[in-house]
Amino acid sequence: MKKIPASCINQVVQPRPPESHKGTFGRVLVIGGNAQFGGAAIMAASAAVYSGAGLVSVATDPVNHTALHARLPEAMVIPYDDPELKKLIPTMDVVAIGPGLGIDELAETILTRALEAVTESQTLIIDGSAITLIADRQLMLTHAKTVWTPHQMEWQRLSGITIKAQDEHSNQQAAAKLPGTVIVKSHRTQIFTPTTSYENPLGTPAMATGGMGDTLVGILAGFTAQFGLNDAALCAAVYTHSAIAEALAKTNYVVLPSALIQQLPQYMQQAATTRA
Ligand SMILES: NC(=O)C1=CN([C@@H]2O[C@H](COP(=O)(O)OP(=O)(O)OC[C@H]3O[C@@H](n4cnc5c(N)ncnc54)[C@H](O)[C@@H]3O)[C@@H](O)[C@H]2O)[C@@H](O)CC1
Ligand SMILES: Nc1ncnc2c1ncn2[C@@H]1O[C@H](COP(=O)(O)OP(=O)(O)O)[C@@H](O)[C@H]1O
Ligand SMILES: [Mg+2]
Repeated sequence: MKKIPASCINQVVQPRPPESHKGTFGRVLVIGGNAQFGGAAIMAASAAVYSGAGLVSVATDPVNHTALHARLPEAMVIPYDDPELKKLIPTMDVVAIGPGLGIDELAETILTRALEAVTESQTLIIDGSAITLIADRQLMLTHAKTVWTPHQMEWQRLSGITIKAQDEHSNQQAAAKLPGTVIVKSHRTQIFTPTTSYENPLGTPAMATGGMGDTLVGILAGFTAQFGLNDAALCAAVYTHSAIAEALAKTNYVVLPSALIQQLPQYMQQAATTRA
């Protein structure tokens, strides 16, 4: 398995073209955040905005609207059970579903609606509760441009491979049965694209705190919205997440997702203006 090279950041994150506007940098929709887990959707959306997505919308429980607007005025918001969501989805470049969505009946209805509405050209990121729902309810998904982001327990639910038995070979075989790319998150995250696999050489136990995966979802959404769905952009997103965390962990016992998100614009500007 190849290690993600540090140079992938400079390769992917380039200076922005002068003749550009917010539409140039992609539209992202985050679907998630029930009454209990609103923070997950807020962290994912924040990471998408701070990693440079041009326009970010959030479909969430209405109880989260005020908090989202207060924390992230850059984002637009729609109730996640609004039937209009079906019309909004096809206008997006990237749809990320699952952070804090929950696994009740309403969550399943929202997920099913979203899977029906997503169009072939869109990148679909499936995380958190959406993975658990797909595994538990045995929902079918054939969307080729899917990025799955399970942690090891979610991967156990989805693949049937116990955490103990999750090695490169068995993960690779199970990932090949799913459409798109699978990012199996652990202390050393592995990425299985349809053609290749990569290991993240970075990461620190200071990242072991709630919301860190929601943050990765937002970075993946922001990167694929701007740089396309390709191996380099996915590797760069995973690497950036851990590289910022490692830098912060030099002086912080635990790295808060919100602190990591704050560092994204600066880290990306440095990547865009220095040579590998
Ligand atoms: N502030 C918030 O609103 C937060 C909401 N969250 C949401 O809560 C929902 C449930 O997700 P959870 O992941 O908490 O619950 P899960 O039940 O899916 O998984 C957590 C369990 O898996 C175990 N586990 C084993 N290996 C692991 C690994 N490598 N990484 C992570 N966990 C591992 C943990 O010890 C824990 O017992 C998701 O929708 C998620 O997005 C979480 O992201 C936490 C923060
Ligand atoms: N000990 C660790 N070393 C390196 N990375 C870690 C460690 N613990 C957690 N992470 C990273 O933090 C993220 C946690 O994701 P996840 O468990 O989905 O969090 P949440 O759902 O709470 O947002 C993953 O990207 C994982 O690789
Ligand atoms: Mg998670």
